[in-house]
Amino acid sequence: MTQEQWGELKKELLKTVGSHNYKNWIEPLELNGVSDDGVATFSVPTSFLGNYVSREYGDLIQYQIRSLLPEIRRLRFQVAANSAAKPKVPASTTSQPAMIQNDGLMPAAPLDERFTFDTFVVGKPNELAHAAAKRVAEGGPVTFNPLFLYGGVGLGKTHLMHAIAWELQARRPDLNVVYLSAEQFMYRFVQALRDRKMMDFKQVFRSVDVLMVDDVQFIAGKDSTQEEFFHTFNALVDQNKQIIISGDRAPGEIENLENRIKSRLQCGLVVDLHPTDYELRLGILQSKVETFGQQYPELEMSQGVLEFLAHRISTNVRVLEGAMTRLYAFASLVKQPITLELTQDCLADVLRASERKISIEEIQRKVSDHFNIRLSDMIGPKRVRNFARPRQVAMYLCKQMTSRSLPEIGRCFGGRDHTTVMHGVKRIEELRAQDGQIAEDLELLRRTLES
Ligand SMILES: Nc1ncnc2c1ncn2[C@@H]1O[C@H](COP(=O)(O)OP(=O)(O)OP(=O)(O)O)[C@@H](O)[C@H]1O
Repeated sequence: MTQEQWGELKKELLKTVGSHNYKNWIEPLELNGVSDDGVATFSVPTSFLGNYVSREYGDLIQYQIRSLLPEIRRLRFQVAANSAAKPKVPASTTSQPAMIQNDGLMPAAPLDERFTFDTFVVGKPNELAHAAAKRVAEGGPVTFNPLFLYGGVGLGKTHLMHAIAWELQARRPDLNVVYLSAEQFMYRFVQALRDRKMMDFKQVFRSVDVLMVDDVQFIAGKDSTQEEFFHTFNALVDQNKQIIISGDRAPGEIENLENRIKSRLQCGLVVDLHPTDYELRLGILQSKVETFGQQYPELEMSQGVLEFLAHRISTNVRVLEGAMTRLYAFASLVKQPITLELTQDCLADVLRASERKISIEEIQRKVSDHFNIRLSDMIGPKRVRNFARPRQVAMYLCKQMTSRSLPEIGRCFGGRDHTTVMHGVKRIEELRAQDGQIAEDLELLRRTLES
């Protein structure tokens, strides 16, 4: 393959994956050459990028290349020897080999080493899904088939599926466990059709013991892929082989999915991952601190910042993780401790995007009710402790739960200076650690405000 041909293929890939994905994942690939035995090698700046591209786009790239150059049978992503300024990524993501091969005949996609049961934090919103996944991962007799996991973006479906696969591989190495995305299933199917290898395809998929297909909604509307999926599914269920499927919604709600497939998917156990709650987000953040702590031993993370993030970023876990990665990298680059101020600066856009609509007035009202004082006394000039403490609590909550600046908060508290607000926030942070009553008051208020 010449550089010109690769240039042309990249243009095709741009159309397929969109400019954002293209810029992040395809553009950094540099064609090194093609060996006599049909292996195309690409340089990648980091093993993380290589792993990701292989997993998410390997099939697509191979598919495009082979439409032009059928002699190319495999792709290889190799970390460039002189790759400078590698971005830091959590240690565990780099523990995969630097060279990844994508063999067209292998049905399984690689598993992410980070996605295990040990690293999956369990809370109310995901406990049922976790319990079901654990049960299937024991590899005992098949009780519910299929297990269908569904939930919104970034809530841990893929993580749980990989965790099942890892655990099954460890407990039952005799089983042939295959995990792949529905998109990969489709590419493999299309490839088999084109290469006239449908019999091989059927044989490979019917010989697995546990089949896991992620993001099944992808095959909705793709008629022949659905048809083949249906046959594969039936053949495995008939042999009493375990199937685990994930989707972004319940089977009955996936549009353009054939009714017969919907009803098959509903036959087993259907469990959903609910949106995260505050406690789960905090738990996930705390577990991430351990990982990041190994990578950035010089940086300390305070409970206050974690709580702030858990309050303010409620979209999904992926966004939460991205925020942590950015925060650590930023603090390490500017060589500053991770404070609330730094967090707000560094993550301003993320925070704005997931802004909750809690107003300063609402907080003031709730706090004055809670402490049984008049709103006017809390905002007014009186400095007696009965009013000063609730005022500081309210200032603290305003800082934690809104994106308003210290001067703005000060103005809403009878025109106080921003240094007064800063002092109040600090004081409550200290008291929170020493005084159980204050900690309890804060927790109660936060819950009431969030409900
Ligand atoms: N309960 C959890 N504990 C620890 N990490 C989690 C948890 N839930 C999600 N994550 C992390 O959040 C990120 C996104 O999760 P994952 O990729 O599994 O989401 P998903 O539900 O498959 O999303 P999508 O619909 O986009 O495919 C992953 O890095 C995963 O490890």
